[in-house]
Amino acid sequence: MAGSITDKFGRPIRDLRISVTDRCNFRCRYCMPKEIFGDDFEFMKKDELLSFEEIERIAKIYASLGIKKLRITGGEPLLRRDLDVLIKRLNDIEGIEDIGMTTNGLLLKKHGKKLYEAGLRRLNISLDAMDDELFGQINDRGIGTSRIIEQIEYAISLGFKIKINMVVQKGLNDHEILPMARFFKKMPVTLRFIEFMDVGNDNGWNFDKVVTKKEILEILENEFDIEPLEPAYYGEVAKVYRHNDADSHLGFITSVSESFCSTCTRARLSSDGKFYGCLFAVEGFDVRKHLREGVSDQELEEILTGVWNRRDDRYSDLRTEITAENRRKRNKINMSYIGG
Ligand SMILES: Nc1nc2c(ncn2[C@@H]2O[C@H](COP(=O)(O)OP(=O)(O)OP(=O)(O)O)[C@@H](O)[C@H]2O)c(=O)[nH]1
Ligand SMILES: C[S@@+](CC[C@H](N)C(=O)[O-])C[C@H]1O[C@@H](n2cnc3c(N)ncnc32)[C@H](O)[C@@H]1O
Ligand code: SF4
Ligand code: SF4
Repeated sequence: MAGSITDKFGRPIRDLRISVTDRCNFRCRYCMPKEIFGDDFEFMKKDELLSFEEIERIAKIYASLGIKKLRITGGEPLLRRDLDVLIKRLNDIEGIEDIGMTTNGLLLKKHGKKLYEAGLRRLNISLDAMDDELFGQINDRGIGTSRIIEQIEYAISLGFKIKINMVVQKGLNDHEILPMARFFKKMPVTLRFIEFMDVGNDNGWNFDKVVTKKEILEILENEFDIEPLEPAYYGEVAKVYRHNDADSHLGFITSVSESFCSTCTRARLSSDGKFYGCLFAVEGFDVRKHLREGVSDQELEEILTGVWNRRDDRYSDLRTEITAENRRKRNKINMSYIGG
């Protein structure tokens, strides 16, 4: 792929996922369980976070190395103050073709318009159930589904392109697959089913809680007339299907049952400025330290190139080979810290 640096397995760098905060207004049990992320949990202090200037500078260098796509995430990105200012700056970078944001959606009515005006066009909104009570339990803040649907409808009215992310867990919300699919079939969105992943160390994951793409597809094919589409771009995360009798789509994110590491083009930047080559990484590379020590753009470019050239992560490919014991011992970063 011309114009892009590659890693140890020849994978080009294409996307940068930028976490802008480690805080969140939800406490989803699979991501930020209250017992760990309680009142005394120490979130990052303001001066630990990358400033907008620092994020912009890193993104510019990455754009020159082949990044075309940016995703803003968190924690909950809508909690970061003046986010529209950052979006505007990122949108102005030469070479950046696409900016998306992954959000729980709760604050879209408050901030969506400013973000759209700043140039954001795509939102991936997380929602795990149609049932108000169940969703309130999953986010552990008692926020019902209807509160999020209102925000989604508002975001659609503003013109955003929207994907809905549903993490499916066996015995918890797998009975919500069909209600979710029925509801979102009527909306101009792609509903994606995400296999529950063993991110972080605190989310109680085990293989038995995973509902695979195959199982979900069987449920859906009983009711819907759908067919698979070719990937929209190299390394697309989701396998997408279209409804033959509606304008909406369905998708699957199959990190557990069909890993997609061989085409993984994603670099990740935590809100305190560490580079990670994988969602399941243990250690990051401290980019902020170099920035704050005053490196030149040329030096920064060399540093970031070297980091990508050395990248050899492919955790999901290896997951089944790693024993449960070793998986437990591996001190992985938290999902809310790196942003998915
Ligand atoms: N294992 C794994 N999971 C990923 C990767 N990228 C995204 N995901 C997961 O896929 C789910 C949806 O991700 P999103 O944040 O919506 O981003 P996306 O699907 O890459 O975004 P677009 O395709 O650009 O719309 C989240 O649970 C992510 O953690 C990846 O590289 N590896
Ligand atoms: C960490 S969140 C950050 C952005 C935002 N707060 C949100 O929830 O969309 C990013 C995505 O990761 C997903 N996620 C979190 N923990 C997960 C897990 N254990 N397995 C699969 N997906 C997970 C969330 O559902 C969400 O779609
Ligand atoms: S999944 Fe998103 S909304 Fe839920 S706790 Fe994690 S960061 Fe917050
Ligand atoms: S497990 Fe790591 S290397 Fe594999 S697709 Fe996910 S982020 Fe990329």
